[in-house]
Amino acid sequence: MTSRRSSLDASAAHAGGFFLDDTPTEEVDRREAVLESLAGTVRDLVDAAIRTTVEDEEVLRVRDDLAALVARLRASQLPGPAGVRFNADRRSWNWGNAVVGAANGIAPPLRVVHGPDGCHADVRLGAAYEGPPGLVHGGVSAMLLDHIMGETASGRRRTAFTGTLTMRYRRGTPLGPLRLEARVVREEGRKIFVDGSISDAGGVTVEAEGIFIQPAGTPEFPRT
Ligand SMILES: CCCCCCCCCCCC(=O)SCCNC(=O)CCNC(=O)[C@H](O)C(C)(C)COP(=O)(O)OP(=O)(O)OC[C@H]1O[C@@H](n2cnc3c(N)ncnc32)[C@H](O)[C@@H]1OP(=O)(O)O
Repeated sequence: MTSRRSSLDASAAHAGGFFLDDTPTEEVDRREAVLESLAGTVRDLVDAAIRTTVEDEEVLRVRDDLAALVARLRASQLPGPAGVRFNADRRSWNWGNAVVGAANGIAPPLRVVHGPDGCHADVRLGAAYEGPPGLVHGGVSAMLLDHIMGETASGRRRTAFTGTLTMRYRRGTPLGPLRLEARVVREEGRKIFVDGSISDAGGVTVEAEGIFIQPAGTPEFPRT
């Protein structure tokens, strides 16, 4: 069995809350694809567990089979959460992130597209994200908007943390295909003001305004 600890822990040097990691980009890409495929199946499992109607005995047999699979993955583990890492190529990876983490079966995941006027993401939310019947949980909407708005504020050249996030839920957001959008409205020193929205085929369901703060002393890189 291969352990990942040597390349993903021993080589990592802490840098402003992020980890500089000397894993080559090619290896990061390969590992990410493998973890992504596992997370896809985990996501399918979560949906299947919510919606299954098989008999109790079969549910319990599946539970026992899954426990054995979990033990195999636990044979070699990071000591804590996955964190955010980047290498000398400025390839970054945050595989545990709740919204975009490639290895996180809880993440929808959101695929954020950076454009000249902001960011957008198309996502399909299923049964695992339900709040009111057939509708997206309000906290999930806030989480997804928080992330895409934070990435928009960060602009792939700095880190910006959420200071204040204000939500307006205009109508219920149906489970299914959705579009998220975010754009920077203005900047004042280290404060970045961002607007965001979630829409379904019928238009906007949720609007958000956020103030994102670049923490003092954190670096800013040239735009890529
Ligand atoms: C793979 C790569 C991924 C990279 C991309 C990653 C995208 C991630 C997106 C996810 C976003 C998140 O969930 S982030 C996680 C949730 N957020 C957090 O945990 C943040 C917790 N809070 C903090 O760490 C801190 O309070 C900060 C960083 C927000 C601010 O601390 P600070 O830097 O010391 O700020 P400070 O000097 O006091 O203030 C600077 C200016 O900001 C204002 N200010 C300070 N706090 C706030 C506030 N909460 N709301 C509004 N404004 C504020 C001040 O009035 C001041 O304005 P003036 O006097 O200059 O006018």
